[in-house]
Amino acid sequence: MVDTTTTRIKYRPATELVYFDNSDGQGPKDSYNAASMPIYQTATFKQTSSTQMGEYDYSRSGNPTRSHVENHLAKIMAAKRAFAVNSGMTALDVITRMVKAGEEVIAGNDLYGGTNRLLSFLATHNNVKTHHIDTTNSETIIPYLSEKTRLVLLETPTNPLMKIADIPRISEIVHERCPNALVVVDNTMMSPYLQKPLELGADIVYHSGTKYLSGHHDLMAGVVAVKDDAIAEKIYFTINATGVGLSPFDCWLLMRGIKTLAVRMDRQQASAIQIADFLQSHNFKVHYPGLKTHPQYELHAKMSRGPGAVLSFETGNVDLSEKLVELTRLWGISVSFGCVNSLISMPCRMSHASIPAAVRAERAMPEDLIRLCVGIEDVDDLLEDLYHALTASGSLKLAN
Ligand SMILES: Cc1ncc(COP(=O)(O)O)c(C=O)c1O
Ligand SMILES: N[C@@H](CCSC[C@H](N)C(=O)O)C(=O)O
Repeated sequence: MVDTTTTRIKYRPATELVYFDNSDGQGPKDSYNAASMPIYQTATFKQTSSTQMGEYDYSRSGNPTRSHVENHLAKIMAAKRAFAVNSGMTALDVITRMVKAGEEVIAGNDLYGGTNRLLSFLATHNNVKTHHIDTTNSETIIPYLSEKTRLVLLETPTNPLMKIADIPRISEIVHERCPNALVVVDNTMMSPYLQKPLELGADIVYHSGTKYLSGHHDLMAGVVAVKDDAIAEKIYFTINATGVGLSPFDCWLLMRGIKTLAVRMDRQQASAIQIADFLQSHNFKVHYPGLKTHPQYELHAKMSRGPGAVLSFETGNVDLSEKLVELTRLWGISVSFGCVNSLISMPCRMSHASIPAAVRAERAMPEDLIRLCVGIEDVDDLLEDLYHALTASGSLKLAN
């Protein structure tokens, strides 16, 4: 396959993730031609004079290991530029610093608890109001758009109810009515392997690199990717000014994780599909865009290459859910997702506990919800362990 816009050969997604060299002239070159970009563990760089500096002067401002992973991220995210920062929340923080007091944000009403917390903080401390709306219906956004709107923030699929937003349609509506507003997509659930929001109309994409990109729960990282130079300059300014760029060692770990993203995600997703089918066959209410019964199955399939490896389900009873979670052995009780190990959690008590209970109730977030993040273990072991916990907790009887 040849990309006619550049001379670079465009490979298929799994190849793009693992293939990188500097033969196209992009990015820093290691002088020894190391097969893996070394960790440039240095804070500062020598200059030949006070007025002449090389490509780098200080690692807060730039570092070859960071440039290497950022160039690779830009390629796999279909971005003009990408930036590696020290967590997913930092990525969002850097983006929201473009919003001035008095301007507004529009975001979903089902979204990661930490995102909700940061947006609430902006409202209290910076006079930046967020309207939380149902992003599953694109037209819902129209009455909230105004000359004050600066960011429209979408999670799709959402964490934890796996709801889908129509990125192309919402981007079209926003760009038509509010030329100053930017559509921002949190693509953490999907990873760039499954979905590329910049190709679908979004202006900015961010990720918690702590999840699928790194894949092993051994680092915290965040990524911001953009397709416009002026926005890239603003993002870079904030990262340098506040000193939140990812450290060289973490950049190296992130790069190492990205190389195996396709194989991990293919395996995790295939198992997640089986597990979602299993739970649905036992009459649980399952939230997963890989099920044909998901109300936005087709929309999600149009925008992405797959449903991913996170799903949630309801038992109908909080105490039962609690028992079930504790009775699993192979599924670790942890927040986070995207790791090679399978995890189980109760979002209302864990990842989304920072959203006040009254707000969770208002947004119809089921307190008994269990979230499963499927890893790379043998799916039969995962199913057996789940079956054991379902039976021992009495949940299976209830659902049947
Ligand atoms: C969807 C989503 N976005 C962003 C974040 C924030 O990422 P991090 O924990 O790397 O700050 C998380 C989880 O923490 C998340 O689930
Ligand atoms: N105590 C943490 C919880 C992190 S949740 C991590 C992840 N996004 C998930 O959805 O599991 C906090 O309050 O931020």
